[in-house]
Amino acid sequence: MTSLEPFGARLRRAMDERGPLCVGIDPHASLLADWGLADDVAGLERFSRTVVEALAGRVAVLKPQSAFFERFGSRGVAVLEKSVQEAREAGALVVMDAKRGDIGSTMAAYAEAFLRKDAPLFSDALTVSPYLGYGSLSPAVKLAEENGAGLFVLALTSNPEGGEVQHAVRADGRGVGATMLAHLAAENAGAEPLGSFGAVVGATLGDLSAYDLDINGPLLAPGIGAQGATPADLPGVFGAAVRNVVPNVSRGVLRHGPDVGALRAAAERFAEEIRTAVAGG
Ligand SMILES: O=C(O)c1cc(=O)[nH]c(=O)n1[C@@H]1O[C@H](COP(=O)(O)O)[C@@H](O)[C@H]1O
Repeated sequence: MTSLEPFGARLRRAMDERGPLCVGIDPHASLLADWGLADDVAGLERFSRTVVEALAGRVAVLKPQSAFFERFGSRGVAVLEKSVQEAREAGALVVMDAKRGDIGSTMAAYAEAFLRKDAPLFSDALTVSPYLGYGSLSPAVKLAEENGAGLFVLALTSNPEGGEVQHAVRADGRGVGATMLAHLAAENAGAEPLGSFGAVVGATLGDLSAYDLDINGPLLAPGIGAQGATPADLPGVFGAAVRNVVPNVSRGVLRHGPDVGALRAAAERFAEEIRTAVAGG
């Protein structure tokens, strides 16, 4: 099997060619209803296929949220597998949003599930939680490196509750979220044009100038649209690191379905606002 170019290099190129927007595939029950679909596997499949058809040839990244597929058991996971494969074939990079995190020996199995090139759910990158300790992720780092894949590590999440963990200060005076960013900067040191080990940093968080976001890796920024942040907020939140930001919008785009043209138009509006904000930032 031919090995893939490192994820960071593939992502940089996709961002340059298509713009940095990541659209989430989040088939909420309420969205299925809004689209006139039943809350069942057939509805899930139609929803996911429509998003892939509308956007996989256009946006840099699609991010399926695994929970919405797992909700339907093995048949939902089969839909997820198919969606990942179709999205990748159509040219999008796929970030699997499964937020895995466990002791190292179990983490190795999660990594096998998503990051080994011949796994049914192989994805270009996986979201992971470092809150069992950053070092517990090392089997995933290793497997990602071997397979040209990447990780997005939860550092400073978009939800208001995240602060009680991520803003906590360690005995040595360093913040917990800042510690995760420092681990990622070390992981990505020397990688060109961009490292493969990204951080998740919410677009909702306001001024982050107290944090060193210069990790030489991508910054996945959820929170735009339904959670209240806008593309215009990006330069203020990310400062100079805005050039490495992959802004995620899920419901803000998906609520425009099921019409393929309307989904494309919504994604294009966000993409244009992001271009304007980043160029001025
Ligand atoms: O890792 C993520 O993608 C993520 C991290 C985070 O801090 N906040 C966050 O909202 N997300 C995900 O990003 C998506 C945001 O969806 P919308 O609020 O609908 O745009 C959801 O799939 C969340 O699970």
